[in-house]
Amino acid sequence: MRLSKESILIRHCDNSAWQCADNSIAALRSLRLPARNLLPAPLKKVKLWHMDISPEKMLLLSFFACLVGIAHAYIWPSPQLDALEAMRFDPNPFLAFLPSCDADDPLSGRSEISDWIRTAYHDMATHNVVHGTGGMDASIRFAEEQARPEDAGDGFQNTIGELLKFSNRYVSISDVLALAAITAVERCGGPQIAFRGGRIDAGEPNAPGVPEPQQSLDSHIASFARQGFTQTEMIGLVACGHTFGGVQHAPFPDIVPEMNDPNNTLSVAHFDSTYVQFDNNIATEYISGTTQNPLVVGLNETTNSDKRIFSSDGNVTMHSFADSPELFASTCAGLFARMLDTVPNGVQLTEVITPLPVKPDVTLLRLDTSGHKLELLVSVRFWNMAEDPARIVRLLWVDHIGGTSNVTLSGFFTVGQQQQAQRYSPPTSLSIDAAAGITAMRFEVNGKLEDQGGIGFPVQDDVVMSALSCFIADGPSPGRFYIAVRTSAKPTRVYLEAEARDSVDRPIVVEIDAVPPSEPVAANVSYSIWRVGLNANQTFDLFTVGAEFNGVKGTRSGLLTRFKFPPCE
Ligand code: HEM
Repeated sequence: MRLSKESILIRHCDNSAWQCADNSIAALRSLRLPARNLLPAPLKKVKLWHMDISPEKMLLLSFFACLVGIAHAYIWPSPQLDALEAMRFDPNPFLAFLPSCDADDPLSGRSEISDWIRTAYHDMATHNVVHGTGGMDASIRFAEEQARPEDAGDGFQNTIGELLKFSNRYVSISDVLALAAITAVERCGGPQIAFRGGRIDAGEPNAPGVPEPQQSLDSHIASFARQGFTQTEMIGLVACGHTFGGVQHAPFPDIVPEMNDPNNTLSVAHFDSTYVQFDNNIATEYISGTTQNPLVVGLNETTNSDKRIFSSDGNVTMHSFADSPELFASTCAGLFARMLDTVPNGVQLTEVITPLPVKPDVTLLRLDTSGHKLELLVSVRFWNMAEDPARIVRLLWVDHIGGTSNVTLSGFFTVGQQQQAQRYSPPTSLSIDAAAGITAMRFEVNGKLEDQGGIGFPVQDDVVMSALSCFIADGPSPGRFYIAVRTSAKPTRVYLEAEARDSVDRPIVVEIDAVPPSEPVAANVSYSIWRVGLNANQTFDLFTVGAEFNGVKGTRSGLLTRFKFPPCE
C-alpha cells in the first residue's frame, strides 16, 4: 500500500447492486480503467477524497462489498467524514449544547429550536436556482443580511452566536446550521432527516430573496420557484417549518399585538397549539378551522401569507397532511433535506452521513520523550451493538517490519445517538517500539475480524507529535511544539496546522513551519525531532500535524488540543 494521489469518486452503496455498479463505474472512469462488462448508468459525483491505499484496491473492495450487499458508509480514515459523522452520531459538545424542545424560558412563549429552523430557511431562501447563487452558505451571519426587513427579528443573531463556535475546518458554519436544524426537528418529535456535509461558507452577504408575509401569493410562488421548489412543495415546506414557533410582537407589531400575558412575556402568537413539537397540528387545526396561526387568522388580511399559501391548491395538500401524520412527516423529511442541501453552484456535498459500523478513534499518536516508543491512545466504536460483558474484543496492529501485536480491549460503555453503540479501548495508552512503528490496525470481536474488508484501518506514523511538546496557559506563546519525523520518511516540509478564523469568521488553517534538527541524525535513531517556529503572539488551541511530500500536502493527525501536552517548565 502506498499513499495515492488519485481521487476516487465513490457513491454510497444503498441497497441495490446496480447502484453499486453505478458507483464502481464512476470510480473506474475516474481511474480511466475499462468498465466493459458493466451496464452504463447515470453518474453523480458525490465526494472527492484521498486514501492511503491504492485506488485499484479501494475500487475492487467497494464494488464487491456492494455486490454482496454490504453497505459501507465510507472507508476510514477520512478527516472530513470522520468529523461530520462524529458530530452527527457521537456524544459531543455540539449535541450536548442543543437545548430541549421546551420553550427556552417557559414563560417567554419563544423556543430556541424554532429559531434554528427559521435561520436555516432564511439562509437557504436567497438561492437562485437559475444562476446557482445563494443557498445554505451561512451568509445569514452577516449583519447586512440580518438588517434587512426580510430577516426581521433577533433569532438569526442568537443562533449564529450560539452555533458558530462548533464549526471547524471539516464542518463549516453552514454545515453546523444544517445539522442544528436537523437535530432540532429530530429531537422534537420529527422524522429522521438525511444529513450531508461539505457546505462552503459565503465570504459576503447574498442578494436579498426571503419571502415576507405582506407579499402576494404570486410573488411567493415565484420566490419558491427561484429557490427551486414547486407550488406544492412551497405549501409543504411552509407547513413543515411552521409546525414550530410563532410570530413575535417585537419584530412584527402589525401582525401580533402586545399580549401583556405573564405566561407569554414576549407576546408570541404560535402557529399551532404544539409549537415546540413536530406534528401535523399545523394542518389539522387549519383544516378544522380551529387554528390560531397569526399568518392565517391575523386581523390584517394582507399579512395572512400562510392562509394564501395553504389554500392555493384548494387545500388539497393541507388536507392530505391533516389526514396522515405519517405523510406529513415523510414529506417534511424530504423537503427539509432538500432545503438544507440547496447550495450555490460548485459546492459538492458529501454522501449522506451514516454511522460507520466500526470506527476507530486515534486520540493521540506521539513519540515519547525517550524517542524509543510511540504512545498510541486509541479506542474503537461499534455501532448498533448491544452490551455484552462476555464479548472479547482485541486490537491487532501491524508494524513496518511485518510483525503483528495485539491487546485485549476493555472498559466498554454505551455511547451513540439514536442507536446503541459500544466503545472499547486498551486499559492504558499503547507503548509501541518506535523502530517497528505501526502501519495498520484490525479488530477482532469474539474471534471475528473487522478490518474494512481486508484493507485494515491504516495508521500513519511517519510524522507525529513529540511528547517533548508543552503548552503555556497564559502567555504570548501557546507553548513549545516539536514534531517527530520518521527517519525513513523524507518530507519536504513539516508544519503545524493551527485552527483559526478569517476576517469573516470562516474556519481556516494557518500553517506554522517546523525546522529540522541542525545536527545530522544518528543512523540508529528512528525519528528526528523538528522544532515548530512560532512567531510572537501566534496563538491557537486546536491543531493538527501536517507534512508535505514532493508538493503533496497531507494532515497526519486528528484534531489535537495543545492541552494534551504538559505545561512548559
Ligand atoms: C412565504 C414564506 C414564509 C413566510 C412569509 C414566513 C414568515 C414568518 C414570520 C413572519 C415569522 C415570525 C418570525 C418572528 O416572529 O421572529 C416566521 C417564523 C418562523 N418561520 Fe416562517 N415564513 C415562511 C416560510 C418558512 C419556511 C419555509 C420555514 C422552514 C422550513 C419557516 C420556518 C419558520 C419558523 C421555524 C418560525 C418560528 C421562529 C420562532 O418562533 O422563533 N418559515 N415565519
